[in-house]
Amino acid sequence: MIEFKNVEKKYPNNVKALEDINIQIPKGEFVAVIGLSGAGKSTLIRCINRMHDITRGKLIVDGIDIGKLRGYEIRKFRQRIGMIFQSFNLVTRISVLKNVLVSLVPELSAWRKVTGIFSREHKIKALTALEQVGILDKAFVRVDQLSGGQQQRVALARTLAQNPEIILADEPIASLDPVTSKQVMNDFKRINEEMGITVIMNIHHVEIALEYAHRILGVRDGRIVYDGSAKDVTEEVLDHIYKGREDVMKEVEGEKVYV
Ligand SMILES: Nc1ncnc2c1ncn2[C@@H]1O[C@H](COP(=O)(O)OP(=O)(O)OP(=O)(O)O)[C@@H](O)[C@H]1O
Repeated sequence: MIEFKNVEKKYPNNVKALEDINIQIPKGEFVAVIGLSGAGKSTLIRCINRMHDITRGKLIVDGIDIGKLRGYEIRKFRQRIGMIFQSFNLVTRISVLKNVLVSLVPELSAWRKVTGIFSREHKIKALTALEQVGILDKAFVRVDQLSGGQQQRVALARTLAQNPEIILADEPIASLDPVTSKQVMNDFKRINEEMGITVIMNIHHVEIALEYAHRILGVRDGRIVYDGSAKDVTEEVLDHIYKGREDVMKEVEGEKVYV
């Protein structure tokens, strides 16, 4: 369970990115965070793994007040939370398998990284994760030879290999075409349903968010203006989240995308 209690995030330049956030996210939910550019979506997600520190309130994850964690405790806590980015964050000049292995053992000594000597247990874990996202056949291919969608699946496998309880995804499909986007979203759905991993995702594609997520958080000017089931999201709700900013709406292949 993730709990935000009166959470505020003010950046050092005095921009208040989050204000009075009060939400609870039970284990196993698939949550999509939607809203205009600059609304505070990334900040909201990144506070959960302490990439950003909140400036007021409390953020409690499985009973732990994460604001109180220090140094090593933060690193240990982060191992339970996977993070997926728009830009994949892979090492493109090495193989798919090695990308997963290296992140699996971040404390690995330099010589092991260079020589590629990994334990049998780690190799099995890495290969299993690649199988879970359907790219086991690419294990020995260099990452720069893969499509964007395949690279995002490698990033997902890398996260899965760490056995996370929560996956935070910051615009994971923003640089993918519509067909590949759906494949990646299907991976997230399967991971959420079959492994019970909580997924919290920032996403600009409203229709995709409504199709895949159980719950929608609509953020506007740092506040939650909608919190409810995806199936209850109406045109009025979307207007409330995006109102006055139709100028930032684009239609891409019949789908509304807010940019
Ligand atoms: N490191 C930072 N320092 C100062 N201000 C920041 C920082 N990061 C974000 N902000 C500001 O905080 C507000 C919320 O930004 P955030 O990135 O969370 O929004 P977002 O909804 O994720 O936007 P986008 O969809 O464009 O990624 C914006 O006004 C932004 O300019």
